[in-house]
Amino acid sequence: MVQPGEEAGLKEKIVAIFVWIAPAVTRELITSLPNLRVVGNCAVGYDHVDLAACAERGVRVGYTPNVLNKTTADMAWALLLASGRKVVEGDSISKNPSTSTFDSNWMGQQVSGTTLGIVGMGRIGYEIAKRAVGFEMKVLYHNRHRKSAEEEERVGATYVPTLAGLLGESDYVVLAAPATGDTHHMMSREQFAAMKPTGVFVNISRGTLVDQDALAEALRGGVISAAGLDVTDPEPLPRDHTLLSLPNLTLTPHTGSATLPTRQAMVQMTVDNIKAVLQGQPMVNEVALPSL
Ligand SMILES: O=C(O)C(=O)CO
Repeated sequence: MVQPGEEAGLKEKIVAIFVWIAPAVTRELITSLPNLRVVGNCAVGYDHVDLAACAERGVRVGYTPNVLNKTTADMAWALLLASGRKVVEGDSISKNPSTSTFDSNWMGQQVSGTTLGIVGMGRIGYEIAKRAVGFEMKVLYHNRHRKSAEEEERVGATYVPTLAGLLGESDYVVLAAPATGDTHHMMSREQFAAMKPTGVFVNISRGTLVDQDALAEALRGGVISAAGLDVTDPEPLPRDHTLLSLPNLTLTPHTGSATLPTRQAMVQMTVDNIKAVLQGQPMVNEVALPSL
């Protein structure tokens, strides 16, 4: 806590930053802190950290992979089930006694025995696939790199070399790819049009992967049946954003990793990463910075 009168010289004193998924750690911020040595990013995604600026200044960046895989995969499933089976709409009906529960409008999509398409089969994507086994789903995945035959077999996942191929075959499409220049707006009009009209779209990655105008059009026009988003661009969405008026959209406020044990593990790992740098030790999990 900065006390009145302490601001002078404060920037020179800062050697470490602890940051969540926001605010952005910009070049301007990094440049303004002459003695900064480490950014402790308390998240697995680090698209909000200017890595080039960190590399240029010799500032190291820590992050928190693995400890949130299962919790975030659980959230993907929460959104998949809520969107597919109209849980949030059902909640409103249940609280409005004038509406019949047997109205056919409230029928959702089949989950068990259908096909799940996972876009981005990293650590979180793999946990999402594991959970599909109990639902007897066929699992397809699209990823930069194909998994080993053993890894595929363990979760019964089939690699699909093209995104379009996966979209057309899947009843549920879950986005779990990282935010990079290559994945920006990877889901746009053409991709939603490639999905089944009964298809359900879920995003637990970053909002920037989705063209939100295209998603709103797809949801409004029946191009797909429903969507569940844990992430948007920006977060939160402005109150008048068109997505907020759509009944077939379920939204959560970027709470994919938000359970006490997981958040405690993330905070501990971030503190350990920061301490390691300040003590001249290797970090527990360090982001590889771009070469200069
Ligand atoms: O760790 C991340 O990248 C998150 O999005 C936190 O849920």
